[in-house]
Amino acid sequence: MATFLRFPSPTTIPRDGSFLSSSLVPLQNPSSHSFLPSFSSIPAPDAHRLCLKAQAASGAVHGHSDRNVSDLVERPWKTNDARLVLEDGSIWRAKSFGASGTQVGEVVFNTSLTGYQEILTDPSYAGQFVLMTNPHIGNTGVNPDDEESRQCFLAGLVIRSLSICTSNWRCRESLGEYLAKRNIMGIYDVDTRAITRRLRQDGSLIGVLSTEESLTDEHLLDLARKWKIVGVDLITGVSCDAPYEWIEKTNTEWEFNKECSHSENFHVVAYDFGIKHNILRRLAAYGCRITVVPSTWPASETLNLKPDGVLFSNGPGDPAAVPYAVQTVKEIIGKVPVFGICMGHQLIGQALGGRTFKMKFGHHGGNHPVGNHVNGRVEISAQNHNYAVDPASLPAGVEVTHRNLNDNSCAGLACRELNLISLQYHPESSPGPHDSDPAFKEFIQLMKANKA
Ligand SMILES: NC(=O)CC[C@H](N)C(=O)O
Repeated sequence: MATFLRFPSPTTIPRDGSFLSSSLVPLQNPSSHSFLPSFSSIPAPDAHRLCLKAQAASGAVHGHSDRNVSDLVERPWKTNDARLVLEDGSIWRAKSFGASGTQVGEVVFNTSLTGYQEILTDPSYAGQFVLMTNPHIGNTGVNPDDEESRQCFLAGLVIRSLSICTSNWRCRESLGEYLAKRNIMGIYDVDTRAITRRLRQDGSLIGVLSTEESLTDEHLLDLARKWKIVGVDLITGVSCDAPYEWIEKTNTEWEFNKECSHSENFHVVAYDFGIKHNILRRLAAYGCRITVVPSTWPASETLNLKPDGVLFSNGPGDPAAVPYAVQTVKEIIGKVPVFGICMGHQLIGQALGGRTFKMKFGHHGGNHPVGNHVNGRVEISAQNHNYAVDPASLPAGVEVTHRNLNDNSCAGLACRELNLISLQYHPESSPGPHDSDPAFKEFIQLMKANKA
């Protein structure tokens, strides 16, 4: 006779708030069965505060248990001790790793098969929970070389299966230890496919991740529904505080592009809106001397440095929420060659008079096909963005040079007159395929032609 396994499905709280009088909703805290708290008794959260509360795990996780088993003796295996409550009212029970506490963020899914450490340290994920669609994560551990920034800025990590061991010659630490030290929450043993299908159907959703048993489902749902990411400046929280020089280039052992010329020596000012280190390493590999400046660095100061070119980096959040950065871009374009990557591309789009908009669930992964209309080739690219430039809003003279072949959205711009190129995706590819690396060479050529 067949044996049926029961998989946990999410419990759901209706959007209309009818749970206040409903007895259908299972309560989080078994000891408070008789009354659901009313909203009036819940303190209003600060809608723009990213981190509600998260402290490194104390290690004593076994005692936190599934509902209905909290009175049992400690188990030798880990039981569900975390909840992910989405703004659509679904509640996903899971096991925690890394830090514990309560954290709110926007859930996005990433389709990269490898490179979780580069993803964890990509500052563009600030304010977001990254759900990895690849079910098996953690098997290569973490190492000192794959960091893309000084810390993890994302809100948390959601995975299907956490590897029980690590096996890689570069591994120095397990993923769980790494996240705990960096105060980042993670959950595993959750149905990531079901959540991804929900995100694809309904679009990105705000969620709250919590290991705190004392907080009710309704309270967490309320937090999710009140929190906003659109219209919030997230760049300020991730940019550097003061200018600095960057010298490290791609390690010769890892250099994949023999065409890199170290003979040129162009000075590039790189705006740090949340810059990934590999952008800097690739520019250095192409022979650039780089001054990295904070997001608020005045355009006049940049122009005083007489750079050969300016790079506008990737960065988190809504490009329409940072008008000061758009203004800086406006004051620089046309004066020196510029290259924009992701957020930088979106800011350039706005500075040219265009509009950016929020996509349904964005592009996050290492396997997005892009049509390069300049050379007629297809590049498999690394992507991470939720916003895009509306090509119809751009003025004459601005060319859409690249399109995402999954949805035909704008993936690259150029304005020959202004010596400007930009990409919506990640030519630095960390992680990701290296197909788009020649974009750095194109920038070098713009600077070369301009100098000549
Ligand atoms: N990687 C990035 O620069 C992301 C840009 C922007 N924050 C977006 O989500 O679209």
